[in-house]
Amino acid sequence: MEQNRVILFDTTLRDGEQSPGASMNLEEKVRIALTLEDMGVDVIEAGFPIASAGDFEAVNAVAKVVKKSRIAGLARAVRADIERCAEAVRPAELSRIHTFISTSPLHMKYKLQMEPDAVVQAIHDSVSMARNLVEDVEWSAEDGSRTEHDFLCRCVETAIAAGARTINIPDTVGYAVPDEYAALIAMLINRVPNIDQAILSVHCHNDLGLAVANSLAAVRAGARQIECTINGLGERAGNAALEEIVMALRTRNDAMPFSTGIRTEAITRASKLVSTVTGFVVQPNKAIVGANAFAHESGIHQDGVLKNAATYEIMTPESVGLSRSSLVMGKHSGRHAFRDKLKQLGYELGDNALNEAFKRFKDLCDKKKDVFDEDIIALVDDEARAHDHIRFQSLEVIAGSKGPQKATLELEIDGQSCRAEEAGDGPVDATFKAIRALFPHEARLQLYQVHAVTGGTDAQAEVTVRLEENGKTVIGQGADTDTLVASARAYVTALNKLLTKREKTAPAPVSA
Ligand SMILES: CC(=O)SCCNC(=O)CCNC(=O)[C@H](O)C(C)(C)COP(=O)(O)OP(=O)(O)OC[C@H]1O[C@@H](n2cnc3c(N)ncnc32)[C@H](O)[C@@H]1OP(=O)(O)O
Ligand SMILES: CC(C)C(=O)C(=O)O
Ligand SMILES: [Mg+2]
Repeated sequence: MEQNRVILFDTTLRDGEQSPGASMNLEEKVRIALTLEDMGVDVIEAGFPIASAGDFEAVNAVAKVVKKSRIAGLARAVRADIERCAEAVRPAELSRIHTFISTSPLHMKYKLQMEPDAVVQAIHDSVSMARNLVEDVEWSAEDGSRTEHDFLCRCVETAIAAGARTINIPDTVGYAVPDEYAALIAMLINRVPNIDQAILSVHCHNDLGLAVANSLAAVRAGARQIECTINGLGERAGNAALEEIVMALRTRNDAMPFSTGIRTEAITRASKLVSTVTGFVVQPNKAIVGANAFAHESGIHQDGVLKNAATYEIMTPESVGLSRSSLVMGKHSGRHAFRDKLKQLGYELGDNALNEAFKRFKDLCDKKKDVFDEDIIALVDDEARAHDHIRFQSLEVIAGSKGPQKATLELEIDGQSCRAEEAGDGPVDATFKAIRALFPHEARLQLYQVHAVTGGTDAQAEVTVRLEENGKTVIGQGADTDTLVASARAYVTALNKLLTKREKTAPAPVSA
């Protein structure tokens, strides 16, 4: 393998599954493994076969179907674990036993209750045993980052001498900081005499939010395998996130000239699959795969992105498998983005109409947390259809079970503001009576329909009103977060259309 190629070892199915609540069934594990293979992951750690019959079967099933990635299983320095693991990975075209034991003073003394010499012996025995069963053996020094250096060198040398071809130095509890961790890797490269016979690997946990930084620092110091998980899933605060490592290496190849075999366009799909299967929702502001990672809401940013996406995007959304960056329309958006959004939605408004629509859009944003495309369509449709004869100004309604329901409505009719208060059989009836009081007409209400455009209690209501006069029908629609305001707007729009129709069909004046 070329010198600067970094091996990606994904442990979503093993360490990822150790996240409380993230258990996956066999079928789900196979689906994820196939996705990882398709993505170009070099090694898939499929589980810990001794842990349960289900874990064994899942590793075994993954080993049967995955062809291109190497399939690893985890085993303690225990004969039964190693034999079970060998059996589980046997069907794989490329297999690996990953055996481990703790090497830090704390873990040896309290957890294993073993003397250091006994640990060294266990390393020799377990790696030798594994090598008798499979060609490819990885050995991990659990809690390696808190291990005394001389002892760690001795353990690593023993594991390599026994046949391990990958030596993993985990930061099991996410305690390391980048410079120190890089120095640890450099120390091993400088001091372990047979280190050239193995690939150094890192496995970082995210307890201090440093898992990715530590992994990258270790690679710069000479490590050539990174263990990681999709979405950073894993024990406690998780493991280093695969997508962050891969995209950091790709995006900052100038500073970190290393390559991986990952097809980055498959990242989003893999992230979604893992999230769906585990029920672990990805936080919106998560790097690379969060819903907001390529979304822009601020007007200044949106303007920049529209002019040249590189102004605010250091990688393209397409490079991680997203079709395009999204300009999220909200209260911080500006006219450039609003015009662009309307264009995408099929609306080309003149400057005046755009300014009016933009003002109403901003008002809507003040009232509503999420503004969806449907909200904007409803708003612009309403705006485009509004004519000048009658304009809605304000509405106050008294509603509820006690009655009588009343509406106080203000309209501008041919430039004149006027006001009416009417009672009715319900607030909608009262509102429509007020319109009729201000602008008397004979048109009959044929249809009144309310439709919630978007989900949630802050949804835009879109109201449709159909009026009929002398056999002619017109339809008006109005949208607002307040259903009654939307109703008044819809009625007014229909009336305006009716007036336009009347004008068009009126007999032409007889010229003198
Ligand atoms: C850092 C990591 O992620 S390590 C992997 C952690 N993952 C898991 O533990 C998930 C799967 N684990 C399991 O299903 C169970 O713990 C099993 C099947 C492995 C073992 O179960 P049990 O036999 O009931 O033991 P239990 O889990 O209670 O305790 C672990 C034992 O293994 C020993 N042990 C721990 N690590 C190792 C090791 N690498 N090599 C040898 N022995 C070890 C412990 O000292 C303890 O031994 P003891 O019983 O003599 O005190
Ligand atoms: C088993 C090892 C590699 C591990 O998961 C850790 O040390 O975090
Ligand atoms: Mg771990």
